[in-house]
Order: sequence, then C-alpha cells, then structure tokens
Amino acid sequence: MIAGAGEGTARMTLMLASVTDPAEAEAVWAGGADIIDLKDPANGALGALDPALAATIVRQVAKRKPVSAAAGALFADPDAGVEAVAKMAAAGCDYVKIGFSSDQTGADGVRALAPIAARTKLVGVLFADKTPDLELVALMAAQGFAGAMLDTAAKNAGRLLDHMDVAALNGFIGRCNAHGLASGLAGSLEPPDIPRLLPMRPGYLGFRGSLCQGRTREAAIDAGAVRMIRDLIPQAQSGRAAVDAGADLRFFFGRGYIAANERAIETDRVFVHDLIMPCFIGAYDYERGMKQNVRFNVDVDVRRSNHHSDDMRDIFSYDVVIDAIKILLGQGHVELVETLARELADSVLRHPEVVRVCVRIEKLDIIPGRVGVEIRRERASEAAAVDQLATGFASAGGKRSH
Ligand SMILES: O=C[C@H](O)COP(=O)(O)O
Repeated sequence: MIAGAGEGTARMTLMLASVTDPAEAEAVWAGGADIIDLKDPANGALGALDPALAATIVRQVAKRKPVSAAAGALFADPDAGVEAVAKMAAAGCDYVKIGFSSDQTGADGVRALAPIAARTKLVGVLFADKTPDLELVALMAAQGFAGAMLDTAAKNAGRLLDHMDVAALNGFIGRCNAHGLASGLAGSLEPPDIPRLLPMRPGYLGFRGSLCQGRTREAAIDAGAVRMIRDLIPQAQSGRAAVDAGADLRFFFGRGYIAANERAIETDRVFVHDLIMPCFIGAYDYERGMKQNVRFNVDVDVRRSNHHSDDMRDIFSYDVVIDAIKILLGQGHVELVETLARELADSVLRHPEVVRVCVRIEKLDIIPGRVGVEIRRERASEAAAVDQLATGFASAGGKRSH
C-alpha cells in the first residue's frame, strides 16, 4: 500500500498520521489520512504503544487503511530491537517502524531484523538530527526492508528542514528509489513544509504534532488541523470527482483549478530576488571543481485565488523556488547558465498554480560586471490537469549526468 519506487513514478505522496488510541485512529481516518500510524508520543520519537492496545486498534481499523506502528528506536542491543519489532508484528500491523543510530549498532540492528523482514514489512527510521548514515538505506534494502524514513529524534529542537536541506532530503529519496524502498519524511513537519517536500515525491509524509491541538504532539487530535494537512497533500482523485465529493474548494482554487465560468486568469507575483549562491557552473575547464557566485532573480506569476484566507492552502511559497534552486545545484556541475535557467523554469512551472515564470541568472565572478541569461516561460495550457499535482524533479535524487 505504501508504494515503493519501482511501482511507478506517477505515485502520489501519502499522508501518515500518528495516533495513540482507537478514538484518534477513527479521527484521522475520518480526516482522510492514508496510513494510520500507532505511536506513543510521550515516549520519544518512535515510542511504542502497548502491543495489546495496538492489536485493538488494528482490529478496529479493520483493513480500511494500512496501519503502521512504531516499535522504538536506538536499541543498544540488536536482540532487543528484534523483540520489540516482533511484538508489533504480532499485533497485526501492516508495517513496523524502528529507528537506528548511525554507528555499528545501527547496522547490526538492521542485519538482525532480516528474518522478520522476510515476513513483515519493516520501515527503518534514521534521524535527521543525529547525523544519519544514509548508507544504511542500501543495507536495509539488502536485508529485505520495505521502506526507509527520515524523522527527528528530539521533538523540541527543530523541524526536519532545520537539520537537513532540501538537496540532502532529495538525495535520501533518490537512494530509496534506487533501492526500491518506500520513502517517508517526518519531523515536526508544519503546513508550510508540505509544498516544499512534495516536489521530491516522497512515498509519504508523517505527522503528529501538526495534527494536535496547539501543535503539541502529546495533546489530542484536532480535526481542523488534520483537514489542513490533508488539503495540502493532493490525493489521486480527479479534480471534478473531488469537487463533487465536497472537497474544500479553496484547495483547488489555491492550486489553480478553476471552474469553467472563471476562466479569466488574474495573477499575483511571487518573487525571489538577488539570491546569491555558490555554484559549480561553467563550460571551461578552469571552471570545473570550483564554485563561483551566481545571482538568481526569479519572478513567478501565480493564479490569484478567489478565496481569501490566511493559510497555506491558498498560497504558492517563495520557499518552493529557493528549494528548486538548491535541489538543482545539489545535482552537480552544470555547464551552461541556459541549462540551469531552463531546468529551474521547468521545475517551477510543474506547480499547477504557476502561470508564467521569468528566471534571470548571472555569473558574478567572470568579469568585473555580470554575465548571464534571462528566460521567460509560460504554462503551455491553462487547463491544468489535476494529475499534474504529482510535481517532481525529473531526476529526483539523482546527479546531473554530465
Ligand atoms: O511518524 C511520524 C511522526 O509521528 C511525526 O511526529 P511529529 O510530526 O510530531 O514529528
């Protein structure tokens, strides 16, 4: 149910919601969560519920949604990890998550779970705030794990993106894809993080704190917060069907899906100006292996929402542009500013609310002045299909080939 990389590139990102009891499981099911995750938030990032309670929730969910369960993390003794995972597997969970350290203990823990991985879908969790060893992704795949996930261990010390930048996260997802593992991202994610992470096409995004009253992960589930997160993660339902089903129309307007009688396109401009980044760029030999300063100016015309509200569902974030630049630069040396400008324009235009984009890129270290290029690109068709919501980078997680 959690798609691995080999199951098609058009997959949608799923929403995982962590719950503590049967009532919360029912609440996130009603709110549209794709995966119901069992966890005791008061007992750490991957605090395990009592296995008997987990079994009760599994029976209650009754296969309406896949159920995953946290089994604990950072076991000093691999056998203790095996025992904890076995208990959750026996509770009938579809997936069992366990967290690993980045030292030899972590690698030993992964290897010890190979026999269980042969009969239960395991997800290995690495911690972004504990210098994760991404080589463990390959080891998990070799031991038969179903997925790998990044989360944060300390829940009061920053969000996932505070610990790993978008290029590194994109690299993690690329590794998972290359090894056929489902990929997951979590770590005190907040609504503005969602449009930044979706272009990387993770298999799922995981939430607890942002679903709770006062964004406090030990507090009760807040139905409005669940709805907010659900609305920000597109579902594989056609726009018409979703509208007919009574989905929050603000989501579709905000994302650029307009009703037939509202064809006039009015736009607002989101911009990133004078962002200077050190880049590996240039066609000359002397430009290889050294970074030079490059200035980015990007103007993005986005459809104006007819619905005025003050939350993330109605906006296109400048963070998305900055992230696209960082991800492209993270893919290695690029010879031409023209290539970089075109790839950047393409990645911004993949967001369906974007109507046109102007990208200006200037190399600052070549001459006393500036040299560069400016390109403008428009969306080919204004009739954006809802399926375009599966935005992504052409070579997600990969390196530039030249
Ligand atoms: O597996 C996902 C986690 O429960 C996320 O928890 P958090 O959003 O509080 O970091």
